[in-house]
Amino acid sequence: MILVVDVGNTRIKAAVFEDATLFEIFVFSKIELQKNIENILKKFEKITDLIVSSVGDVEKQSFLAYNNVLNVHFLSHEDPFPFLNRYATPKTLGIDRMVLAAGATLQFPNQNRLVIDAGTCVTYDFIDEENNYLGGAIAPGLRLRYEALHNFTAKLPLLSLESPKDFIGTSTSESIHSGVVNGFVYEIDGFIDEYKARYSNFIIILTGGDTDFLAKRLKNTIFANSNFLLESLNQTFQYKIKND
Ligand SMILES: Nc1ncnc2c1ncn2[C@@H]1O[C@H](COP(=O)(O)OP(=O)(O)O)[C@@H](O)[C@H]1O
Ligand SMILES: CC(C)(COP(=O)(O)O)[C@@H](O)C(=O)NCCC(=O)O
Ligand SMILES: [K+]
Repeated sequence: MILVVDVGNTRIKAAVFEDATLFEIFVFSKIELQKNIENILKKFEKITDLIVSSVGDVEKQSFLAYNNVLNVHFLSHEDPFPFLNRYATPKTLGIDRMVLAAGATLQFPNQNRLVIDAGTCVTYDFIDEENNYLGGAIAPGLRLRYEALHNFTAKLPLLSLESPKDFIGTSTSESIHSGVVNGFVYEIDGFIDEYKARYSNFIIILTGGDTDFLAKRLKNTIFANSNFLLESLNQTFQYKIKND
């Protein structure tokens, strides 16, 4: 049994797997890390390995503290991945994006794949049918857009996510909701259309904290799975065991 942990820039997500079976998911903040890991280890005594993918600012030591009871693995660019990395700066590619690309490559063989992860940032990752990882895009995520409007202006309030009534915002609040939510949805659909114009035969996977909110608003057909990164972490680790 293994525990996989995804440290993002907003939250930490963790999941317990045995082979391909997912037992439970846990979502918590950085300050709750220790308490959560300890509870998970108590609940699942068969866990032998802890696999960490981190793009956040959690100290490695927070995980290495469990080295005496578990095998602790930090996924890195040096690990084996099932695609050819064509990124011009492979060492600066986010490890979360590499794990997503690995999951897409393994789960959806012989086709073009676009992974959209709507988290703190929205990231786009494209792997072609010959398993070349080409790259994608990074843009501010949904919550970040609300925060940026508030933090970098004098007059705009900080609002929480809400569905806009119309694309014409008739008040400050409605204008912000329209700009953030409609803008985000148009942007994602716009990107998908660009990929579709250039490639055929491909699958689109949507994941990240805003998956459910976005899935029903996009005009394009996508495969929505908010657990895709956790599942991909499990698959990346299984792949590493076989190919190291
Ligand atoms: N309870 C929550 N706390 C924070 N963000 C949330 C929550 N529920 C949904 N979200 C949405 O999830 C996004 C962050 O996604 P997440 O996948 O957790 O990010 P990351 O992987 O970068 O830590 C935000 O844009 C926010 O709108
Ligand atoms: C783009 C990211 C900040 C996304 O982080 P997230 O939204 O998942 O918290 C992360 O993948 C990262 O730090 N990437 C490094 C730059 C790159 O991928 O090229
Ligand atoms: K992301």
